[in-house]
Amino acid sequence: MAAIEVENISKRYGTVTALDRVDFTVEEGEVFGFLGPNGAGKSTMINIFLDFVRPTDGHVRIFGHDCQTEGKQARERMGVLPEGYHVYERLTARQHLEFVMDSKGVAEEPMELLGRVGLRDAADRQAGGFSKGMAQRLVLAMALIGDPDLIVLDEPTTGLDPNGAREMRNIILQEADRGATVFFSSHILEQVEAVCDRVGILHQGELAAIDTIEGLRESVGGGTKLQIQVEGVQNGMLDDIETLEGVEKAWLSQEGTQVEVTCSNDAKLDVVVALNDAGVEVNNFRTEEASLEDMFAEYTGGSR
Ligand SMILES: Nc1ncnc2c1ncn2[C@@H]1O[C@H](COP(=O)(O)OP(=O)(O)OP(=O)(O)O)[C@@H](O)[C@H]1O
Repeated sequence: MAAIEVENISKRYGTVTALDRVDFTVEEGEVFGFLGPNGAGKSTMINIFLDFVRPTDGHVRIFGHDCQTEGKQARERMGVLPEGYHVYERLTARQHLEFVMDSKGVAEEPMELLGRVGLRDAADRQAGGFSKGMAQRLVLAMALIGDPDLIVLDEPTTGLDPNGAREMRNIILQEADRGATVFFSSHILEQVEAVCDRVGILHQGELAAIDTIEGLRESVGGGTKLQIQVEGVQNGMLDDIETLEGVEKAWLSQEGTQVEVTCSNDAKLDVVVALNDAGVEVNNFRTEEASLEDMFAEYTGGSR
């Protein structure tokens, strides 16, 4: 069963269209990145998952439960780090976790969870004195309680230092390893690239693209560029290279000592093998990926 089915969702606030007929599915066990610049509509979508916001049109189902008509059942399957999270000033970190465990009816070891989010030393401090990053770590620990089938994280690395961002990535991967589906929004490309199986790019409320990172790269300007140091390239050989599946263009540079090829990722090895079979001596080769920054700019009209 799909973890998330978004079906033709639109949300209008007066004259502002926050989401415009957005349609996608996230399969069980996927790590899905929801990427888009400020104001693209990411939080609106997550708020619809939680039934904090009602869509103008369309449906979202979480493990088959409609988020609006069966909100309770849908929310029971989710652990969420929302955008507008808050902590209780008087309660300690440990008490926050105990409170959630009680209400979910699960018993876990608070110190283990606090250790996972890097808050072990602050377990018995009141959350009122926490920095923004500490509060965020605490809310993340609360989201992980009960091993939810779906973890939803709204901009999870905002407010975290580089260590915190790395820990967050590890937590996402650990959750995926135990079989959870992870859906997280971000405007930070590196974060998304490091952990996601698939990415949806939202731009001005519309889903501009949805694919693997590799697939997105390939759909913008040539994907991979191969640079191969060679000896003995004959006229005509490059025409043959261009006939290989997945190859866009091949040309010589560096006074005939380097072959450059734009091609799909899958075709890289075929190119090197074909040159070798043609009697060309391949001394070295390296690949250059289409940059993610370029990709993001292409889909979002340059806005970041
Ligand atoms: N309650 C509301 N009333 C009116 N407009 C709203 C409301 N909530 C969101 N919007 C508008 O909907 C659009 C999408 O906002 P949303 O917060 O979903 O974007 P986002 O992608 O999460 O942005 P950010 O990365 O800045 O958090 C924006 O134009 C925003 O101004």
